[in-house]
Amino acid sequence: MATLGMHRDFLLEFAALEKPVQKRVFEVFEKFATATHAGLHLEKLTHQRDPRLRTIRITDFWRGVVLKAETGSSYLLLKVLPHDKANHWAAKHRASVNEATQGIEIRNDVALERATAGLRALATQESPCLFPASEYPDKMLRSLGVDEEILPIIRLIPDEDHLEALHKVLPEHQYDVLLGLATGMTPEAIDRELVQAYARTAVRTPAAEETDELRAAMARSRGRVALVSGPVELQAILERPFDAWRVFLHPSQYRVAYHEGYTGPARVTGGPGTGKTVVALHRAYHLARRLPADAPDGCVLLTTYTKDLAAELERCLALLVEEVDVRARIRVVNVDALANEIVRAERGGTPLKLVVDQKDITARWARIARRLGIDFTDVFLDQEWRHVILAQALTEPEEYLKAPRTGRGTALPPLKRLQVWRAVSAFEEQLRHAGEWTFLQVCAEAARILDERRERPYRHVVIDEAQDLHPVQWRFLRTLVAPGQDDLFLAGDTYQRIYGNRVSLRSLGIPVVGRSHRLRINYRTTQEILAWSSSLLTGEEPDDMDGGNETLAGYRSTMHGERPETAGYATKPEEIEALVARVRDWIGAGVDAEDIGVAVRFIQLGRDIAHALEQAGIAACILGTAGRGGAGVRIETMHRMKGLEFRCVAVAGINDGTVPMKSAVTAVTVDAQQHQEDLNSELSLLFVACTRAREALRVSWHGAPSPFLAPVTAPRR
Ligand SMILES: Nc1ncnc2c1ncn2[C@@H]1O[C@H](COP(=O)(O)OP(=O)(O)OP(=O)(O)O)[C@@H](O)[C@H]1O
Repeated sequence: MATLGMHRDFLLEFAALEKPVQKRVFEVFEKFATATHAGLHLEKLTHQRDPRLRTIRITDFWRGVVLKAETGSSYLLLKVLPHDKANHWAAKHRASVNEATQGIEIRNDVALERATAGLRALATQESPCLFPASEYPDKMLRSLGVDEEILPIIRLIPDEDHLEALHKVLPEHQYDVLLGLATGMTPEAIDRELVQAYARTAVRTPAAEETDELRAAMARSRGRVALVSGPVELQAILERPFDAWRVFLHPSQYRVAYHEGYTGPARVTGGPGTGKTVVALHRAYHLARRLPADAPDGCVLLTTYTKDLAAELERCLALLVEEVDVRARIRVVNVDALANEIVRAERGGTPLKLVVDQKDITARWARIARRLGIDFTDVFLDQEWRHVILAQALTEPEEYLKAPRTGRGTALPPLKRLQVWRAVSAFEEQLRHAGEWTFLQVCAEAARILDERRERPYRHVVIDEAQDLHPVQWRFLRTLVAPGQDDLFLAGDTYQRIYGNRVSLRSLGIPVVGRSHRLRINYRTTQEILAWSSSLLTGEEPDDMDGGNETLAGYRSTMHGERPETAGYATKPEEIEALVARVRDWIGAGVDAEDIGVAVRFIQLGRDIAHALEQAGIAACILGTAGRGGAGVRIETMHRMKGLEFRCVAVAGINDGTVPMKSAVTAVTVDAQQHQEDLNSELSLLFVACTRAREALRVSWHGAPSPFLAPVTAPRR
């Protein structure tokens, strides 16, 4: 039986082909998978670096490039290109097996020779060297998989820009290693995440097939090569070429998602677009698939912060999980909705009266403070209630008097605390009297109910966007599953915390130390957008929800593109007019309107932009109102951008006075620490919006720019 491997690049090129050509590709390669390859016409080239690289006719115009094993019957689909380009590509490239990972590597021999000659010509005795032998000895580099041929070249690289220029020229793994070192990863971290990860995630091959060198190397190339078992699987992959995440998990993602069993709560962290959600989806799938056949439906919970995010998880899960019985075992619902369901059921099904409007809540606090004649602001009281009293589940004034107030900036002597307690009692009493609830109270009640019943309704709980959850929600999640192996799995990034909920997981009975993994490769955004957006955060030091500090070191993207555009205008109409012109350019360049996102801090600006786009004959929809499936350019508030991504993103109205939004930031006189926290949340919000862009990002303002833009608008020296 022949083995067919598909390289990730092949799938990406396939995605861009027209439908009839795609159909031909399937017809041609379907035969590979069904073993009788004798009838396939693989063409050899006359002058080529690697005689194992062949081309295959797809149509008159298109050719596939295939690596054919010298022994055994394995094939690797590498490229699909126009005829001449395919020949050129096949002539210049060479495949080899990496010494460290034992995985397959493809290198452009001709370009490597040219680049080496160029670097040699540049180098002088005094030239700087990014990888001096004194710091990066040959032995260390070899152990990470840098080979003899590449070692002399890298001693010639003067700086990161030159390294990046070699991105498509160096073998992929070796480039990853060098970039990791250049961006501050330690050799040990690289060994763990880039070398050992491959070994641990290799697809096991039957011993007999180990004699087939290519097959064995393909099996050790997870994340770059997918092994295809037959035509049905081939079709399943080719049907959804844009969803490469279903098939090509990077080893660092795979080893986390398909880990055999964590002894307790586990966590995956990483910057934006590193595939945390993808890992959460695969983990849920893995856990559900592993359950015994008689496991009840819905016993694996996949949950997240908002309803919109849950809907997106549901959509992706449908793409990933084909087995009906496995899919049935996974329930997807957001945390608040689940808590609501439990409390409602307990109360005989009567819907709960929810108080959801923050303005309404603040007004209630203001009235209570006035009535009691106490000198606290409405915002202070509300925050004290949520961040201290609910967060620590304090039910008696004595507890509150002794409670730590970590994260709060104003000291509160006992007398003042008692005043706060009186206000809180009055606030809660008012709600109780009116039969009303806030979301957090519903979660607290749901946790109480489950605790009392000693019922643990789920076998495994997988949580996405973990950074935004409040301690009350964590306590509720903790009650959903019995502590033990694979109880909770969390995915989140503290740099994207937009709801200001700080937690210490350990204190909530969710210790993840020793079971926490960080992802570093960004699959969504170009390196230019990632670096630009990260520079907005300079100076900010988010916590890692577990006492340590997160770091952006080593985050990088595999893609390159234009530097983000910034543009300031005197007035709002001018800003909108220029934005409409840019959207028109994007559409003119072939981007679908639905692949363009516009993020705003206030929806009113979004409405104005939608109106202007429509006036210009460009369809637009405001997602919050139209649902996520509406047609045209997608416009949304920055909060609702979380979980979405677009080819092109315009972030508009980033003016001084609007971002950060005054009303969302506690006055420094009320609480200095809370003030800083709120500023961090607002900055994270801007970061989240910017990192939704896959290829192009444009950030604009009218009047003075937001102070958050200072790192990117300051005149360059
Ligand atoms: N191994 C992979 N191969 C191809 N694409 C991938 C891979 N992993 C993730 N992606 C893609 O990268 C994008 C970002 O993934 P995902 O949303 O899971 O990242 P995230 O870390 O949760 O992002 P964020 O924190 O910014 O919301 C998605 O388009 C996803 O399909």
